[in-house]
Amino acid sequence: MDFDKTVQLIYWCTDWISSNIIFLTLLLLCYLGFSVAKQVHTSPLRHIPGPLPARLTKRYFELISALGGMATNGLKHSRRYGDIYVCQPNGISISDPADIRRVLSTPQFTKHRYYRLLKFTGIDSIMTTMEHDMVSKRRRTLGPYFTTSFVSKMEALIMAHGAQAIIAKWDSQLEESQTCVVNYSETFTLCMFSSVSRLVFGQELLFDNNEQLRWITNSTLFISMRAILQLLPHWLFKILTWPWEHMYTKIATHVENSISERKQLLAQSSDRPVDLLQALLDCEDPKSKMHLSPEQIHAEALLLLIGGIDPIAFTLTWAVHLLMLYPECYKRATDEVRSQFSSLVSYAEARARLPFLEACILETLRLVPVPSVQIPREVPSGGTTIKGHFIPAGTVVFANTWGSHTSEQHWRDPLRFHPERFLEGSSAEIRLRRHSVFTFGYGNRICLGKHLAWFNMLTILANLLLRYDFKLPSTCSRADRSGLPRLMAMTTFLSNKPKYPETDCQLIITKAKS
Ligand code: HEM
Repeated sequence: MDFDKTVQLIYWCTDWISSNIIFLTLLLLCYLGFSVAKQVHTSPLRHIPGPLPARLTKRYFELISALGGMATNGLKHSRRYGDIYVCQPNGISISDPADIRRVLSTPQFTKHRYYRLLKFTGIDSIMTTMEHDMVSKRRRTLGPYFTTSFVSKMEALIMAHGAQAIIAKWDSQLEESQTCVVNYSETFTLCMFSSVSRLVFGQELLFDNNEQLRWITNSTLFISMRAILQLLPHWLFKILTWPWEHMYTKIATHVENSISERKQLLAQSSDRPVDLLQALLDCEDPKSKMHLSPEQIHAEALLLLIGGIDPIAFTLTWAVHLLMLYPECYKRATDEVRSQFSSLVSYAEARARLPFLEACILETLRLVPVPSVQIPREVPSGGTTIKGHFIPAGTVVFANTWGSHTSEQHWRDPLRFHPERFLEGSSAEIRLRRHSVFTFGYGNRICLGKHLAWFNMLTILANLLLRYDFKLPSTCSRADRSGLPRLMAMTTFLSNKPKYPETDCQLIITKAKS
């Protein structure tokens, strides 16, 4: 076809389209209407309530997640639609604690492939695997190194890099003046970076190094960005996330170096350090007597590092924020610590003598479940029934922890920070309430680092409340227009984080009078 004819054809086409624009628009609308009707009327989930866009396309959920709104959206929808709603064409979100317990404790409900976003090295870690046999094997192999008794053996390290490191930093800031302003969110993030990386890398990393803060924020951001991967062409994703991928690669190299340095150290000395790196090198499946391969060690180390820092740092952040919003709880927790201790508080002592502070942490985990707003599982073959609805095999079930934790049907005055709820009532009631907090997950895939997290959170808070008085600067708001305590703005990627930590996480500290 010569050039003139092509131009003529293009003219003809544009002419035809413009004179038939109304007809074409109607055709398109009919097609869309038909697709919507088909989706709504033939979907096996059609009897379950839920927002229309979520029924039509998976992209709705993905877009909300990519914009950091997964938690707030899940909360809003569970309030509007109740204990079960459609959140994807092939997915439901559930909030009744009994349903969540059943789904999460039934191994046949396997983890959903969303966990592949956390598969960094091409091979599965304990967090990402969906194979039942591998889960049992890996939990048998690693489990003994995450018990309270093994974590206690690392107490000196945990204290040195946790509570004591923060005290040293804040004391040095207070040497210059009687009071100072700290950004507690940044403090906890740096501190947990130093602490978890010491346990996993076996090396001390400087506590106050901004480079490290950038490393970890950018790496988690990079992983979160992978969630948008399905929305963008691969090449565009690669270009956009190159700076973050670069930072993440640095951490991966660091893991590699740490393992070979530890092996050299072991060859030169008979001392075996007690930390998670050594645990990964030593651990053995009691049944098959097999050790982890170097690639498996690499995958697990990376996962422990990235999965361990943010949840602890941000739970501590929300705990301090909530204590500041509820001055009566702050006073009671502080009085409790100061009436019991005068010097460094160890974990066992804190657990035995600080029930109110422990309840404050539990209440924080309930009110702001940092990493686990929607825990996804896949319905096994044969399907299941939830709230009277048949849910076919292959449907994704999201355990909506935040929706569940703040449901008025299941909790009294759920939006109020009320630690006493874990101390009052019969022991059966208290046990049930504790078992209805799903922030560490539940069942056979419950968080492996739970005891390590509690160790850090309790010792850090107890020791800081013992040594310092906290006050909010006047610039930080405490209440909404009606005078009720108001949570600071948050954003959710891998974790529920403060949106504006630079302004919202300021704290005036002074040394407590002894
Ligand atoms: C406040 C702190 C933490 C919270 C709230 C938390 C939360 C969670 C949740 C909700 C899961 C389960 C996900 C699911 O069932 O799909 C999980 C799994 C896991 N967590 Fe944590 N985590 C915390 C700290 C840690 C730490 C410090 C480590 C280790 C350094 C860790 C290691 C793991 C591992 C290895 C798994 C995978 C277990 C499995 O799939 O069998 N976590 N965590």
